[in-house]
Amino acid sequence: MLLKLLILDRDGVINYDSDAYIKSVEEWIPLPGSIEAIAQLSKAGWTVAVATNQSGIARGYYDIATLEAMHARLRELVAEQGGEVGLIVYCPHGPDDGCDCRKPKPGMLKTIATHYNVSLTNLWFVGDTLGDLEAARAVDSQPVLVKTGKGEKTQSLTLPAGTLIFDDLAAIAAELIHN
Ligand SMILES: O=P(O)(O)OC[C@@H](O)[C@H]1O[C@@H](OP(=O)(O)O)[C@@H](O)[C@@H](O)[C@@H]1O
Ligand SMILES: [Mg+2]
Ligand SMILES: [Zn+2]
Repeated sequence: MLLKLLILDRDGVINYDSDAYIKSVEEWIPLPGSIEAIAQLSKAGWTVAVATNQSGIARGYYDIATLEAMHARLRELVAEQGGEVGLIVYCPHGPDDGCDCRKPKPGMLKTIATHYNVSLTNLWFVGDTLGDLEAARAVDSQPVLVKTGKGEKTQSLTLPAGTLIFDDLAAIAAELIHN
């Protein structure tokens, strides 16, 4: 049976984003309906993974322990709704570190797809920035833009061919669960 895998960007898709970075668990606040959407997808048989740039680590704004605490909180909230979160992969590097994992590079998408032994082709990756969409396009995955976070601004840019656009994660869950 083919695994139903969905990969999500974090900031601006699952939780509110900030130009000042999300630097603590207290600043990590789920967007309306996002926890419920992940739980519903999970309960409908989807594996929901996360691929997130976290240059705030390289910049010294917060540490790995704080980042892991945010992700523990995400897992706890989804579990309270009867769902679960799959693999969470993050890039802790800065823009000038030349790593292979920072979006728009597709390294994190490759890591997740390999972990679950799923093809990257047409695999939905949901993000709010152009870098997210370019990472998807780079490995022939399906770029999906949400209008939350930086998504409204991103929508005014030239998007990769075939980008799908949804209002928010709840709309994506409704689409995937009911179609
Ligand atoms: O959206 P994801 O990938 O989950 O995470 C984005 C964050 O790591 C931060 O990424 C930064 O970009 P730079 O890393 O400074 O270019 C800025 O856009 C921040 O506003 C944002 O909070
Ligand atoms: Mg984002
Ligand atoms: Zn990296």
